[in-house]
Amino acid sequence: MNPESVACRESDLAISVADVYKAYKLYPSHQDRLKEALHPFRKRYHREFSALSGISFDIRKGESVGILGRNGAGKSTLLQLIAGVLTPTSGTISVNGRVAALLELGAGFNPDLTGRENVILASTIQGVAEDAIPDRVAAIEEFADVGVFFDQPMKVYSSGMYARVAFANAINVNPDILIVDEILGVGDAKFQEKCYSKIRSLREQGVCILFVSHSTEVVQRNCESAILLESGNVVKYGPADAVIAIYHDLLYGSGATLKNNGKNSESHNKIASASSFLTGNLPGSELVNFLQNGAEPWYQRSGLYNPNERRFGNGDAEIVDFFVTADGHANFDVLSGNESLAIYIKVKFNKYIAQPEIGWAVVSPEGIVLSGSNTAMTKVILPQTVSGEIRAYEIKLQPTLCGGDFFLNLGVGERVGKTWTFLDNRRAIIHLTVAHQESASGFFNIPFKCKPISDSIQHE
Ligand SMILES: Nc1ncnc2c1ncn2[C@@H]1O[C@H](COP(=O)(O)OP(=O)(O)OP(=O)(O)O)[C@@H](O)[C@H]1O
Repeated sequence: MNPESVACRESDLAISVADVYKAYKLYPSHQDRLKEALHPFRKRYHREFSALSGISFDIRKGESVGILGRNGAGKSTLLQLIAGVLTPTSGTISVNGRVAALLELGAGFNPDLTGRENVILASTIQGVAEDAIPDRVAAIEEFADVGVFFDQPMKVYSSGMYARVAFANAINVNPDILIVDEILGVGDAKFQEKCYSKIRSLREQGVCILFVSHSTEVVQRNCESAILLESGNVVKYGPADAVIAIYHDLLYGSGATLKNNGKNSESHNKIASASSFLTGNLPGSELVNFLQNGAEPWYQRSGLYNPNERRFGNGDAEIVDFFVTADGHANFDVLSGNESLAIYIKVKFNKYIAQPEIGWAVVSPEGIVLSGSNTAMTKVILPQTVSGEIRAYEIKLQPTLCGGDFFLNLGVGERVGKTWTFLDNRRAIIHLTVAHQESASGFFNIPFKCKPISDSIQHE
């Protein structure tokens, strides 16, 4: 039970997790696993790794809870324990009601059997009466909507098709508790929408929903509360919004966080102070300083730099520095969303590049690319470069962003014939915070007008 909600009776609980530890055995090699199994004096070759370190919480009947956490935090382990697929090393888990679990791909179905055969088998195992099976199979076939593949062995399914049959099968047991581990992410957008709308209707019927997602937006939309796991511990269990804010802090470092989606008064004060600072303060000299700046990267002084950026590329060129202006001003922290952005980047080339290309993308905190392009896509030809030189480029963007957090990817690539290579790709290198807007929600603020175009057309 979300500890910030009111206390409730034991009979109101769907799931109770009490002081649960889960340790995995880690072997240096496969041979060591065998040696341990065969050793006459049971010599220990493994070390223990604690995936969950004594966690406790209660989940109310009908509560919908998102499980958040970085890779390896223990989310899947927790769901598998609750679903009864794994047993805890110590501690207890009580589950009150019929559980349907959609765990990782591959679990549950026999790949050599067709979708239909697997569903019939699952119905038999789940104790569905024989005369009810045909209707159930028909309902699952209709929801899964995989066409002729329903009668093909599941080993030929794409991961999306697999997810369709798995989800349709899980929701058809009329669960009291539905556990979903990330699996919906593999379906196409329309199917995801169908699943989430089903999840919403199950929520309305009082089904307890527990699901793992790396998308905080999905958690925000579908869950009233959330649990944040980190290194096998519960960092926070509370209202989804509050937990998401802490999760963002964990992902992007404190200070780079949502600041309550820019909704709090502190953010509004920042816009006011930023804009008053900006008026009449042109970046020209700062841009010159940036371009002439020596060894120390300018961006490290910038509050926009995300130290948790992900970087890859073959190293033949390196994005060594960046500088951002909003409506021509260099010093800003919270944007209003409509500013013209200019991103200046310095690229050091480590070899001759005949056809360099520069690209960018605006991405959500969940990593969804909201928009992106590059010089090749826009038929801009950049001059060739020689080894050892540093060049500067300007990228101008005119986004209309809604309130929230956004990240920018920057990349430099090379095209040789039809082959394209990443020389340096810096994902989520820049963090932009946009103030909450009353007039729109989502990612982009699309201009909208509505007006009456008639008086009453009909009146009963
Ligand atoms: N069978 C296993 N044997 C050994 N270690 C394991 C096993 N399964 C999981 N782990 C480890 O336990 C930790 C928690 O794993 P888990 O899969 O629960 O994390 P997660 O939060 O679901 O991660 P992700 O978001 O990457 O799916 C990880 O460090 C993982 O390497």
